Amino acid sequence: MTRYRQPQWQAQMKLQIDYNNMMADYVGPQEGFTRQDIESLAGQLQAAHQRMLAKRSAGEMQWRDLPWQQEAEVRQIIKTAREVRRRCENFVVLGIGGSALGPLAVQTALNHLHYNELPPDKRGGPRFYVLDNIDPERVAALFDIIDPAQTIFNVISKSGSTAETMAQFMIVYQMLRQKLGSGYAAHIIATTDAERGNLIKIARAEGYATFIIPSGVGGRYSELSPVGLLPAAVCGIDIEELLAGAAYMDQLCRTADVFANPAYLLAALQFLAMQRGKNISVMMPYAESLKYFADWYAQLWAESLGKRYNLSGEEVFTGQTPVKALGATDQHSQVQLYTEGPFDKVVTFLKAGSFRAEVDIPRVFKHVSGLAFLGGHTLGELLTAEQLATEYALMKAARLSFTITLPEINPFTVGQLIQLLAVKTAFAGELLHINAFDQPGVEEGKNATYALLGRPGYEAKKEELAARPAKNPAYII
Ligand SMILES: O=P(O)(O)OC[C@H]1O[C@H](O)[C@H](O)[C@@H](O)[C@@H]1O
Repeated sequence: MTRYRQPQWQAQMKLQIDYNNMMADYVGPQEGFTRQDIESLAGQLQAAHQRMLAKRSAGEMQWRDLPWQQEAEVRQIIKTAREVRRRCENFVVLGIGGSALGPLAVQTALNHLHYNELPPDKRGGPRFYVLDNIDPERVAALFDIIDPAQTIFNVISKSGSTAETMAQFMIVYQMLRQKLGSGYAAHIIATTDAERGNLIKIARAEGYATFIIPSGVGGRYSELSPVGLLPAAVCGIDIEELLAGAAYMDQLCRTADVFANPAYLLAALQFLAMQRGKNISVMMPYAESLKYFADWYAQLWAESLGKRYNLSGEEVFTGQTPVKALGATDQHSQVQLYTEGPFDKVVTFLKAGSFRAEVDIPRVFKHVSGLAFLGGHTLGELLTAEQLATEYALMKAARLSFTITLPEINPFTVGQLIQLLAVKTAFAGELLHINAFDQPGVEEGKNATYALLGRPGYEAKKEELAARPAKNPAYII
């Protein structure tokens, strides 16, 4: 019986959402909201809730059901992961955006922060790398330190055609064939759509081990699909607890009552804040292990809500700019702006209720008044105090913030965080009346890239690029 099946433990592990610093009677009437402000959205909230239910029953939000819908897949993932852990020294994800940020965030949250540097017997599994860019120095640097014969590459692409990921794959494919000969296919695992794109066709023809991303699961909502579950399992993470946490949170996010639904409440307050010109959303984890959740959330929030047109075809230019920050580090780089700059931000703190390691601050330099007060405390106490102090400084400056507390950082609470932020984002999209699941704004850049590289069929785009205004050298110093 694992911990997550015990209701009392689940309740103890429930994420806590503190939204005092969004409310007028705490952060002040100038910037804060009232319960009435939230209640004034009742009609919109109910309509958005109904649309969420309709989308879910129409199978347009399969990502919400991932915690429940994958018994056979999870068993296969665990089986494959067990074999991968036995067979290889390195596990490399080739992917970008939603095909990379989730695996990176979960690995960083739930494994040792120097996991790759641990001795094999302590690491328990292969070294883990996520190659989510095509910078030649970075790719070459990785190949300098891994032995292909001891490496398994998990090429992940929802579309099966993303240029960056497929370019990496072509390089790996050739390298493995040259170095390993006929056994190369066993070093490639494909994770992709069942029909769309080139990767599934190649994987089927080549006979790679393949995992399918359900058609109704978009890239930035895919962490609880094989996209995130296989890398996590390969690195020894309990993916059943991860899914259990997501399921637990999803149940909490089913009620229409905004004051009882954590995702709806976060979305409603962000929506009200956007209406008041808060067009920046800062994600500031006060735990190094949650650092990459700021990156994962940046894509989820930016790509889902940043839309030119709403569902009625009106030009709306919606969205909030995500900013990645880290406590305590960015108290020393960004908090000055947050307390004295424009009133255009909402800060979301991610707080650890407890840490998996602790470091005592020794009682030395007792005669130095500016240091002696630190002695006898722990770094966890100091970091916790700094989060509270930063939250307080923002409140005193009438700046808006939420604090989401994970009682412990474990698979169950991380699973809750993933589902909470995904449902929040989808619901915010409904309130904004936009499509939170497409990304039309990335197509122009993709097409220009294809044209510049001479892809057949993009000649007109190439001519358009050639006809673009010449740069004025006077504007280059
Ligand atoms: O998983 P893939 O299909 O390779 O896509 C990887 C990423 O690139 C696309 O351009 C989208 O903007 C992202 O939403 C997606 O996560």
